[in-house]
Amino acid sequence: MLEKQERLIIGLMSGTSLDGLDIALCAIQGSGAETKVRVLEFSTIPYENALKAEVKSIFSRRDADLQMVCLMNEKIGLLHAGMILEALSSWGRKPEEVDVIASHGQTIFHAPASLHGLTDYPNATLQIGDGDHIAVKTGIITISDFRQKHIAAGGEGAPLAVYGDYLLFSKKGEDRIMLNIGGIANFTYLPADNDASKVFSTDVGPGNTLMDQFIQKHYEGLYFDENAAIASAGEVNKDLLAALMQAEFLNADFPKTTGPELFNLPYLEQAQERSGTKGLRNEAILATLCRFSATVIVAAVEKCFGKAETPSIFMSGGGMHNPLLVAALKNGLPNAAFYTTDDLDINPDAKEAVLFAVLANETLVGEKTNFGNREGVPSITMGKICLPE
Ligand SMILES: Nc1ncnc2c1ncn2[C@@H]1O[C@H](COP(=O)(O)OP(=O)(O)OP(=O)(O)O)[C@@H](O)[C@H]1O
Ligand SMILES: CC(=O)N[C@H]1[C@@H]2OC[C@@H](O2)[C@@H](O)[C@@H]1O[C@H](C)C(=O)O
Repeated sequence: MLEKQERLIIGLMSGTSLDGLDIALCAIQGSGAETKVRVLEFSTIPYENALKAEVKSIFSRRDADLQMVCLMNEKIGLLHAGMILEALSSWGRKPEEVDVIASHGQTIFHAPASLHGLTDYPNATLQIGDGDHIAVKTGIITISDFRQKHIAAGGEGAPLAVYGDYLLFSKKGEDRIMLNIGGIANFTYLPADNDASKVFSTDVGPGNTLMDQFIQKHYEGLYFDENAAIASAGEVNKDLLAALMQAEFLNADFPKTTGPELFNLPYLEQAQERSGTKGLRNEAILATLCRFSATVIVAAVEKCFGKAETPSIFMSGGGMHNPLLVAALKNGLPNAAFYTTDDLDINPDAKEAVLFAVLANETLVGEKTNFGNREGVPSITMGKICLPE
């Protein structure tokens, strides 16, 4: 594999939105700064409602049933393997063509020390869906569990986007922000001088997660507010927005990570109580949650660049399909030029899955990139190798 001119790597991502498994078949040449990726195939295999409910029962909950966690670790591994085989067959390809699978797994809990606040415990994160099941069932070598090494080397286990974004998207002479709006919004800062020791990725706050959680609770059968149809019928409430902005996390320095463990419905309810907005219509709450996501992203980009500068922002993730959110971003960052990663030849919905394929390629054939000696961006390669036999 090391000697091959080009490796076929399947990258997998199933994020905090629990909508399904993203599967990207990538042809990768080279490594490090010489990495070249072509996305040959991409599918999202949706999670069925029963599976969504099972994952939700153990997702970002401190009272999760431990037996269920144990069972789901195996079940998700098996299910993901089945989904890969299904995708391969729908693309008319055989498992033998694929060199490696890069599996992120399903995050069920993310607990950086800043979130758990317990002095005797390190940063922690847990992704389930064991890689050995994927390797054995597909017959394809699988690299999995990427986040633990990051924690072991001093990081929070996320965001890992920095490692792939730097290799694939840095451009000399252009300040770039690679903005992914998934359940949580995060971005990678790529400075115009290409200096790896300045590059970082950071979570900035909620992307879609609060809106999705609100919809799922109040609109039976709906999973998200498609094209912001409901939010667009409401007005932003300034008092609620101000109360939502009061999380310590939002003022913390970069890089930092978070999850639905913080940004959840109790967080919204407490903000409503503090701001005396408990009687608001659903439409107004959704409009405010949407603006909240836009406001935290705008504030984070401004913190990175200052108001006057003009970065290029390349969007990816499901939130870029939300017209109200994107309009608020453009309005809040009038000097920025907005693109999507399509403009860099990577399907924005596939971007995170591609990232894990690139991380696996680095683990196999790359040398660690030197990001300097900084907190939060250790210079490492990541993942555990699972063999089919
Ligand atoms: N047309 C649309 N209108 C509004 N929102 C949309 C639309 N399409 C997708 N979304 C939002 O994008 C979400 C899915 O985003 P994505 O798949 O990037 O999340 P994820 O990968 O699970 O998240 P994360 O990056 O946090 O792990 C949906 O749950 C929904 O909120
Ligand atoms: C713990 C975890 O799964 N975090 C995800 C999640 O989704 C977005 C944001 O929160 C980011 O920190 C991360 O994923 C991306 C792929 C990352 O590590 O860069």
